[in-house]
Amino acid sequence: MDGKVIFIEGGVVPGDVVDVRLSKNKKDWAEGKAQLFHTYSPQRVEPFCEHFGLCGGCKWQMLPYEKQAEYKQQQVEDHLRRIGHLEFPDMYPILGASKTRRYRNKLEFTFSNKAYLTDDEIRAAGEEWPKRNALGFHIPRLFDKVLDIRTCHLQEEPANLIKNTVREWAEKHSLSFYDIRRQEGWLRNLVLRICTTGEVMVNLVIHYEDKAARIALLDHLLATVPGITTLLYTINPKKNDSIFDLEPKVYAGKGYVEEKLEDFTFKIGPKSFFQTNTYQGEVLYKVTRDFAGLTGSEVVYDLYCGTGSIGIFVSRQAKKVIGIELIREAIDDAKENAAANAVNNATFFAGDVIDICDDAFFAEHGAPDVIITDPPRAGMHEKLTAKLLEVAAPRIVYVSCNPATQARDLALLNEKYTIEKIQPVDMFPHTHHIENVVLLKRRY
Ligand SMILES: C[S@@+](CC[C@H](N)C(=O)[O-])C[C@H]1O[C@@H](n2cnc3c(N)ncnc32)[C@H](O)[C@@H]1O
Repeated sequence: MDGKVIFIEGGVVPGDVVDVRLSKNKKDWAEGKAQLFHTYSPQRVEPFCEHFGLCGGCKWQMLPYEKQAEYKQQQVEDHLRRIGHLEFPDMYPILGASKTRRYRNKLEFTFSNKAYLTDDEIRAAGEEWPKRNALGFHIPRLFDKVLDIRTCHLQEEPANLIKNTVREWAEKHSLSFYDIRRQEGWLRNLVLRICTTGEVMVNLVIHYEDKAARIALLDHLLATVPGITTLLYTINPKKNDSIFDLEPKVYAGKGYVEEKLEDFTFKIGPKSFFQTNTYQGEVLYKVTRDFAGLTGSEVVYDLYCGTGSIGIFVSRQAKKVIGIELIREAIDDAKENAAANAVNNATFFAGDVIDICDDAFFAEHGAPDVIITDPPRAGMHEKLTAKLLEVAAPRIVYVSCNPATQARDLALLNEKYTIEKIQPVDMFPHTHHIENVVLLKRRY
């Protein structure tokens, strides 16, 4: 097994001695699940959350934060070497989070009439199939089971107060929690946005309209929890949980919240995308702007621009910014955000980057001096990588939430580009997720 990478599920940390059942065993890597721990690593620390082990969030909390950061840094380096087979300069040390708990501005809780119960809880209930309500998070890989969350450490208060107030009211008044398998029940989701500006948005998603019950619950919430600046509800009669094709209705407040990155203000509605960790989002964008090396005369393309936040963030240092994004609503938000921040040199286009980025588009908007690309986890489509090689901008800043696909794409771009700088940023403490920013310079 020397030198072979094994991906192990089941909360294993370096230094643990554990039996692993392999589910895949390839030449260079294997995959498996922890079976029996013989000894625990001395690196382990006491988890801070009562839901640790069952909840899918904060899975790395048994490691000290400095160790988590070290492993993330190592992971980026491994991917660049093993997947990309790349040569690169020393990476900058990972930018760890100053706030390692309560760092998310958005959380979505799910109502379910099927709480996930441990064996002990089932035994204690004394019934064969005990049924309980839950308001919490889905158990990984069990689509119809939800872990009832009492206290979550991912978001600032009043997150727990709001969740527990809604739950207690619902139980007291026998309101029905959704049954995911049967697709029945009234209460479906509770989506919270708590911003660094202090604004709080709550969106209660229900299966169908029950005006009296809805008003009673929402009024109770407003009366019990101070500081809710916007309260909405959304009726979702569909099978899936997505609200993107639905119309949230404003019950109280202005219908959106505002978040700040440096002195830029972003309007966030119930359907808007925004970086979930505002604190580290700002750090990430500063690195991106710094790597772009702008002097005020550059044409910058912001590919996969979402609601335009990177483009807007770098706009004062650029001659002009062109943002491209698949989701039309995100582009509408980008335009609105640019206008609200008096950014007049940014233009945004809705569509697939592969379709939009053709020769005519670049001819019309100008040859890029810098391309910033921030694709989803799957990375860039091969066609786009090929196009970027053809367009050959002097600099590319590649922002990635998945260093494995980033390494694959960098290997392709390596045909014309050299890696100049690498900066990992930790956006999600206590998880395996890692964001990585790479500056590429054209060789010729
Ligand atoms: C990682 S997010 C980046 C968002 C943005 N840069 C930010 O910092 O908020 C990736 C974005 O790519 C968009 N996207 C995915 N596939 C796309 C495609 N083929 N063409 C254009 N945009 C796409 C997604 O909708 C999403 O907004």
